[in-house]
Amino acid sequence: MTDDIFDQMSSAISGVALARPVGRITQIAGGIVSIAGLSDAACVGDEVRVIGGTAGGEIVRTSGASIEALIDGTTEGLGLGSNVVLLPRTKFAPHASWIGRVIDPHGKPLDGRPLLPGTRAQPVSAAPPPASERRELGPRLSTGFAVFDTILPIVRGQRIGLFAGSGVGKSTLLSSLAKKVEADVIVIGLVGERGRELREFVEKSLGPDGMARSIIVAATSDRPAQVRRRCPQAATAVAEYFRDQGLHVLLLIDSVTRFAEAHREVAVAAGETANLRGHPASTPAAIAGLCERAGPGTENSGDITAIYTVLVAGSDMEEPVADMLRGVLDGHVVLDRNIAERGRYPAIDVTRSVSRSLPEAANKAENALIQHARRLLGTYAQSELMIQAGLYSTGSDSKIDEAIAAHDALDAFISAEGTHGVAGAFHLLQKALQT
Ligand SMILES: Nc1ncnc2c1ncn2[C@@H]1O[C@H](COP(=O)(O)OP(=O)(O)OP(=O)(O)O)[C@@H](O)[C@H]1O
Repeated sequence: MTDDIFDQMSSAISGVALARPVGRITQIAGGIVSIAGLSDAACVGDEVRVIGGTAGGEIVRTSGASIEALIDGTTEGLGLGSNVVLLPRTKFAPHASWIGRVIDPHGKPLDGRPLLPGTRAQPVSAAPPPASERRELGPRLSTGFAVFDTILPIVRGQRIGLFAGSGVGKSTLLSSLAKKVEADVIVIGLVGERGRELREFVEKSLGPDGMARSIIVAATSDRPAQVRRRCPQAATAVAEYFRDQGLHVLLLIDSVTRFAEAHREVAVAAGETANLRGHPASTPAAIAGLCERAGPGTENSGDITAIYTVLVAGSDMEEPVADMLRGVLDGHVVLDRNIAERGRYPAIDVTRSVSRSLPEAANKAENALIQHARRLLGTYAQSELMIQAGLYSTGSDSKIDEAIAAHDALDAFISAEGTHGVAGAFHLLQKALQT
């Protein structure tokens, strides 16, 4: 955190390569070009650029004397024999001065202002801390949302999924969490958003207050698949940098679905087949590898608390990416379109959401309140159609009567926001249950 600007400058200058290997294009097939003459120097994941043109690409396969690169954009204008230069490996070195900035997955600024890298390169695809050395999940965090402070607690080092269809309030909820959750630094990875959406998120949803403690790593939808795939990995590397400084980082990734789609594009170009419910066989490992890097740190480091969003069409939780992700996380929160349509935000369907930090994260009395609230919400949800259709007559079932009586108060409780803290939120829940 204390690098001198001169250290940063000399480190940046020392990374400049004076000589670069050059190869020649030998084949062009779809978006893939084969290049001869670079196989001794190049590794999978390295980048190349066509000399005299604008096309670049990432090496996705090496075979014998040839390497194959997935080209960014179009191969139009490329020909056999064109010279291709192997670019020096990008040094991705996060730094405290990146806070408040919007960067791309290679650590380059996207907000039009100069940005210096730090002095310590961070691997973009790092291994997670050894499981045996990791601490346990930490204490409950104050989130600014009554429902997350009680029924669906988020604890330090927890990794949760936010499952939502399009337009049900995911971005709004993420930006509120970025502004309100107790954390030292917020790192937000935005994959595949449109340029306009990125700007709106930074300027309107997050605003200057949210940006003051955030770093946004973004790869908009027009960026090549390999850059979009790198985006959440780079955001995680930034979070790891701050975790290793002993800080508590909140990492928000929007969305794992777009990460999985970008991974599929790259993997299929590299020769895999997408035969695992529409995804290549490497997708579950890619998702698990990404999410495992967040979580509690080791003895001398901080923690990464992470929220990953997943796009689910028609609230289909069996959809492949949702299914793969649920298995590796410590909880999931479902946003429901019907709830959003009746105007209750955040549109969390508590009955289908789970925080695996319970029951440890709450005491006995608090767990009893949570179970009571869940029972009432569950009973109401099961009978909702009947109640709405006017087919239920009061007095027929005391449990349904109780659920109907508490419904409006619980609904208001779920949308309550504020600075009540965890104790205050439980007090609100108790009041809602006494209605
Ligand atoms: N807390 C809120 N209070 C009031 N309205 C809200 C709230 N959250 C979301 N909305 C409404 O829902 C709309 C969509 O919200 P948002 O952009 O957050 O959804 P999204 O799921 O991120 O959408 P997309 O999938 O298109 O990115 C907003 O324009 C707003 O009208």
